Amino acid sequence: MIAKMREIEQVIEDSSGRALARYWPDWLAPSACEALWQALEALPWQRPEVQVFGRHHPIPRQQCYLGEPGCHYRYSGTLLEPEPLPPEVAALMANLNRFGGWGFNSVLVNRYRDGNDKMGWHRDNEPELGPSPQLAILSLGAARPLRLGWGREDVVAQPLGHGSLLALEPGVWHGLNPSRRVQEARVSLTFRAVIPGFHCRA
Ligand SMILES: O=C(O)CCC(=O)C(=O)O
Ligand SMILES: [Fe+2]
Repeated sequence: MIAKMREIEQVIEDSSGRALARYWPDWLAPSACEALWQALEALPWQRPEVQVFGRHHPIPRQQCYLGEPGCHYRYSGTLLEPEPLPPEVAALMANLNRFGGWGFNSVLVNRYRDGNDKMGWHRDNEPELGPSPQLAILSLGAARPLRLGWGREDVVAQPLGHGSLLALEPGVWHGLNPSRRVQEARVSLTFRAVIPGFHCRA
């Protein structure tokens, strides 16, 4: 049953037919989603400050960076030291790597408390991700549309449902707009393959 659900793959394309991402709507079984949600509740959630137009603001969501030792990640001017991977997340990462042939060793977990929380338009192209960054997003909770595009002019909004998996094409732009109607939380686990020791020794 689960294996069959996982096979359903959709390619998300922009209007010119260029691939943006691959999407599996029901990648993780509901019982596994529930167990993962419970495990993530205990994370030390943070709202670090970032500088926007010269002023410091806490990020408009909560986050926690998890990973193997030495997989530090620099993002918006802050060096994130990985928290140890809880067993549930380590097992999920191993399953993902088997499933997609990826080399994920870290994950930025984002928690959007309600529809006011958001993420700006960006692409994950930090040097510690290498020349062709791999990124896959596992979504839990409220379904929110992720906006995807190779530029601002041609943007596709892909709803990311509970238990879904989205593998981004390397270098694609994306962001999550606020949606006032959403009252429930959404958690996204954005798996990354960081070059170990790029910023700090293991
Ligand atoms: O929450 C999402 O789906 C996107 C998160 C994201 O883009 C990131 O963590 O880099
Ligand atoms: Fe991202």
